[in-house]
Amino acid sequence: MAKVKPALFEVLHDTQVETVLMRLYKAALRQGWQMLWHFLPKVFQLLGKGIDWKTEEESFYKDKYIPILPDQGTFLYLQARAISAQHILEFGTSYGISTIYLAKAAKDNGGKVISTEYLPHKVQAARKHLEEAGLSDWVEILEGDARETLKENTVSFDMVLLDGWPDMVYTIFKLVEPRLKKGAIILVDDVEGFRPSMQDYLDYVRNPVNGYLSSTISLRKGLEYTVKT
Ligand SMILES: C[S@@+](CC[C@H](N)C(=O)[O-])C[C@H]1O[C@@H](n2cnc3c(N)ncnc32)[C@H](O)[C@@H]1O
Repeated sequence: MAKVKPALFEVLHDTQVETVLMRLYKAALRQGWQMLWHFLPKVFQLLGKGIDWKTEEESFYKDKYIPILPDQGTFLYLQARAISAQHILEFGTSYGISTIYLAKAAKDNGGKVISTEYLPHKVQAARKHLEEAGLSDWVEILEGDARETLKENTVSFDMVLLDGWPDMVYTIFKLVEPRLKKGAIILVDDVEGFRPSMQDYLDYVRNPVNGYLSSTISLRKGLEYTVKT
């Protein structure tokens, strides 16, 4: 993302939300050099078979935004509006950027988002950002490890964004699978960048006997788009 421009958020038609997104993306952009240095030695892996998450140091990411970018956010928002999603689940809130797009769609659809994050300082910041965007009423952030917090939740979902650590995508998916509505859309970011860690998930959703249709959309480093049939 070279520059943060208001035109990136035009589809949302909400200046309060746009102002917060602008500020958060600018803050994320300031981490660009650290991200670049981190990934530079892995550039061939990233462009080739992808990085195995096991080789990543989680501590590096504790203060990183690592957000979906505005074109992806726009896609999420439009998608949620297209299916009039009422119940949206997100794995991986971070500082709340993707959550803001989903919450705006939930507000416009008359629905609700459940998001999950285990780092308390990120939960606190995301709640503040959602409040500033005027979207708190449409989001509940479950604080703690999603592998635990989602066990207690009984909502059935129309749309799911799996954007937590790549090696947990399949585990979280299997946890919520019984609660996916027919026609539910499941989106997973970065499937090309972290393919070795998500191969289990991809193998499962791409096997039609399991009841899904799935394909990678070339949006950034691959967005896996899955529909429950
Ligand atoms: C890639 S970031 C999410 C970015 C966010 N969706 C956005 O676009 O702004 C992944 C986040 O998932 C969180 N996470 C990873 N594993 C988790 C788990 N088991 N339970 C809850 N949160 C988790 C991390 O702390 C991190 O903040």
